[in-house]
Amino acid sequence: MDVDLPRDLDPEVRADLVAREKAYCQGLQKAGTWVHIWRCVGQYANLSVFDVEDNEELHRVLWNLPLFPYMTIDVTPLARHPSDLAADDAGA
Ligand SMILES: O=C(O)C[C@H]1C=CC(=O)O1
Repeated sequence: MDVDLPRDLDPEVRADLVAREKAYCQGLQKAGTWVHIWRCVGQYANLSVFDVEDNEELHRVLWNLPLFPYMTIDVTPLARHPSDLAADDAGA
């Protein structure tokens, strides 16, 4: 997710958006939906991993991001790799 907030955005609007984004993100982390979030170094961007049932759920999660109107999002579907030790644990 790349974030591009307008430079002339009212500071109060910006602070409110960022606070709502953080609360939304942390709520989904607690629910187990937003599994990882990493800052891309030197960029106002993050790399995130979601655990969702299907594309519709992911779309809903992303669409409802408070910062969604200011984001460019690339989605890469991931599957468990058969050589992953965790896959052995799961008996896969
Ligand atoms: O800071 C960001 O990368 C944008 C956004 C995604 C989650 C969150 O709390 O902020």
